[in-house]
Amino acid sequence: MEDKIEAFLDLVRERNGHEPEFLQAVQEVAETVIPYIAEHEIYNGKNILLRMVEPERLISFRVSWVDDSGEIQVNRGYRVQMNSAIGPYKGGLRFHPTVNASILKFLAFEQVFKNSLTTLPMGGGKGGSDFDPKGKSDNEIMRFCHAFMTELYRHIGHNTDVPAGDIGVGAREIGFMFGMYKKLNNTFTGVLTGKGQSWGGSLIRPEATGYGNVYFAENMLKTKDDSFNGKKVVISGSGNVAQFAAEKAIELGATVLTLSDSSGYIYDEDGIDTEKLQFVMDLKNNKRGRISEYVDKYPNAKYFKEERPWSVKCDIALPCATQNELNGEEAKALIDNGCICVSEGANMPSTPEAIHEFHKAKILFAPGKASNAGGVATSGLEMSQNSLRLSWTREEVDARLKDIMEDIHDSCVEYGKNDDGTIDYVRGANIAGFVKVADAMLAQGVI
Ligand SMILES: NC(=O)C1=CN([C@@H]2O[C@H](COP(=O)(O)OP(=O)(O)OC[C@H]3O[C@@H](n4cnc5c(N)ncnc54)[C@H](OP(=O)(O)O)[C@@H]3O)[C@@H](O)[C@H]2O)C=CC1
Ligand SMILES: O=C(O)CCC(=O)C(=O)O
Repeated sequence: MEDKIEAFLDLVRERNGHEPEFLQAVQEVAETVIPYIAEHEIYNGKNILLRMVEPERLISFRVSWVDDSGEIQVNRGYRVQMNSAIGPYKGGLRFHPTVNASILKFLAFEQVFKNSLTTLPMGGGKGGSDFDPKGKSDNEIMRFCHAFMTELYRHIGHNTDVPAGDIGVGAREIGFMFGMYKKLNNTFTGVLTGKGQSWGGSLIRPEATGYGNVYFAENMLKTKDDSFNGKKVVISGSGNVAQFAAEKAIELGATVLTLSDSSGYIYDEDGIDTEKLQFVMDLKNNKRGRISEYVDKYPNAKYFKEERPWSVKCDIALPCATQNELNGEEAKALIDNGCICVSEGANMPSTPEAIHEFHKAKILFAPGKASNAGGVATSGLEMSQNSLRLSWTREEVDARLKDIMEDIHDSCVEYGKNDDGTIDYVRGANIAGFVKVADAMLAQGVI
């Protein structure tokens, strides 16, 4: 079996050798799905996984815009349309200086499996730009978003490809892009999700990824007759996902000890309560400040510059910032400090070495493609509401989100149960996500 996996990975490396993040994501899937394919006659000899690692379309384009000082700036825009076997391409847009084809292909590949797991009819895609929103004025953000959409609009549509937010793209950016799409098409459709409430957005979509991650972790803890109540929780990031993961963990009786950004982390031994979290939300979402400012307001807390929070003693860890932000050594530190559950809010935040440590220690570990799927699932619910031209209540959307996270958990258990009764959520998520897409691809023939 190992030879088979290596032969497959050699082929993928030959074509994508300069794309480390993409290769990392493919390797994890190949190691769990190729043995499954070998045991299931219908998938044999069809090169299904080889087809799945090749984007159906990868669009790259110039984005020219004028900054506040009148200088012309040039960025690169992308959309990776990875797989449309089970529905229109669906996945976020990331604006960050590190964005390149490798990062977007890894994200789009993960999205295919994640969207399949949600049980909703959504294919996988991802896009974005190497544009850095930090330090830009609202007018610069608007001009960039408008310029970005003047090319992207011809490749997307409510039945073709429905982008949303990701790192650096929140409600403000979705608004600017939606405005330009509407102007260029002269149609008001649900072409983007994460929209504002008064113009087609869904209640709970802003909260959904963070809440969904906590719901997923709750389901994992339930298998051990345990819960969030009374637990110490360490969270990385302080953006959309981290904020709402913290909010839900606090609501369930946990003590949240840390939050971070790319400059460092804060540790509040007394716990980040609801009032302190409101301060962080205002700091990050309105003032666009740095997490270090937390200790100016709450001097009992400590700030650790250019460090990550994984050495803080906790029961539960929720990595909610970015890819490869938790390595093997940090995983060992978490385990040595008694951590019993790691649930990924970000996409691929744990390195392969970290995942190996979690599996070796047999602690509960959820891969992002399962545990952060609540965001895109609620985007799917936004698409349904747009098609029906109505809005569901907060309670209704939250109840659907909870059910979806429980279903995803159950699918992981179905495909990931080990002989000793423990659950390999990585294998479970990969195989459950694969089966639905592969069956659709088989039914549709070689296209
Ligand atoms: N938004 C969503 O619905 C979904 C998001 N995700 C994933 O969740 C993660 C967070 O996304 P989201 O909260 O939306 O993004 P935001 O832009 O709202 O927040 C990102 C957070 O991560 C930090 N961060 C970004 N890059 C780095 C880095 N290189 N090192 C350390 N910290 C970093 C940011 O700090 P700083 O401000 O300093 O950059 C910020 O605190 C991403 O992996 C995303 O793909 C997954 C599913 C859905
Ligand atoms: O809501 C969406 O469509 C995208 C969410 C996303 O980008 C993700 O799940 O990583």
